[in-house]
Amino acid sequence: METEAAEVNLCFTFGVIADIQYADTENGFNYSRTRERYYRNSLHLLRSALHEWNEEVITPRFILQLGDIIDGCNSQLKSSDHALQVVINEFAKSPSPVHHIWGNHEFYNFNREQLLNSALNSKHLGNGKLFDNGDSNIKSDLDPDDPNDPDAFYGYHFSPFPKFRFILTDTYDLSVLGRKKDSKKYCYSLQKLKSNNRNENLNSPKGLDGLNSRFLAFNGGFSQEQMEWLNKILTFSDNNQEKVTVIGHLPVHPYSTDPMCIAWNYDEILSVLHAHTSVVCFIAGHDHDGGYYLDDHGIHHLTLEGVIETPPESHAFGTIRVYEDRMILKGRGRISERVLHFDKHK
Ligand SMILES: Nc1ncnc2c1ncn2[C@@H]1O[C@H](COP(=O)(O)OP(=O)(O)O)[C@@H](O)[C@H]1O
Repeated sequence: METEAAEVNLCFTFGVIADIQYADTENGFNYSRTRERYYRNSLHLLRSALHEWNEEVITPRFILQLGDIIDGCNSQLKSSDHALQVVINEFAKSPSPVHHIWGNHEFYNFNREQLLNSALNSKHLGNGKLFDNGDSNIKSDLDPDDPNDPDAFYGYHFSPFPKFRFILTDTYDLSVLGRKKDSKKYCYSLQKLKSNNRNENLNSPKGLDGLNSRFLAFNGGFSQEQMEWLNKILTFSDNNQEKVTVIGHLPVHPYSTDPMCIAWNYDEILSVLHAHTSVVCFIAGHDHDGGYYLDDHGIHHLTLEGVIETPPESHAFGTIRVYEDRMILKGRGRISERVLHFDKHK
């Protein structure tokens, strides 16, 4: 009975999956050799996640793919295009549209121009074109994608249900990955990284303590212009009394992840999120061990466990059921079940 009553107030559901890192190669390990990586099996886990989403009584309205869809080793194997096609062919069986985030492994395989011209560019699903509910008035002046701007970032937003909005952000907007070496953002990012990390290998956290160990080449951050863009959308959402979930590959709260996985300017983006009553959740990937923290502004920081380090007999995906006053994460396998209550003042 309780379940039936809960269904009555259900607004919609959506699927989440992170760090698939598929490659047609033997199993390997993470850098410190503490965790096995199941490169081939990640495709099987994706397949069974899609199967389960297809079987659900309430079809998820959309799927969020949190980034690192194929592993960087595909670049050395010269199989980047093929591996991407294999994974995209699986996603073609999705019961609903798939929103793609870009992570560090995307940039090991492709440059930004290639990504914009690939199936990993899901911008056409955003900014009022498919799901929005008549509020496309925030579309044109906020669009970040000037095709002539080499420093443009990848980001968009959509509203799958009245009073709910999802914003996809680019956590590698400031990065030494993916940016052209003569671009302003690359030069700024390299300087930022080198001034905080004195190691020759900029992926090494040697000598960096605590949160300073985030200054690694495989991380990145948000430009001022992206934060302004986000600020404008969130202002619209505040005024429209929406509940907003922000999504990025890198986590942004220190208590929701290992410090080696957090965005460089997490403090700046947190200030933006905290300035808006509409933000209820931030969903990230990148840290394959996952994490969770409810911050003092009532924002749930959810870091999803990665498929790549999930043993074949387990799973790493979830379905999030959205109600007016909460979201319930139905995690499978390594992802736990969680109830994310919305702060009453939101
Ligand atoms: N502690 C470390 N010291 C030096 N290089 C590292 C370290 N951890 C990771 N790397 C390197 O950084 C890159 C990204 O690491 P990887 O573990 O593949 O990222 P992800 O966690 O996103 O899968 C790889 O080239 C890896 O060898």
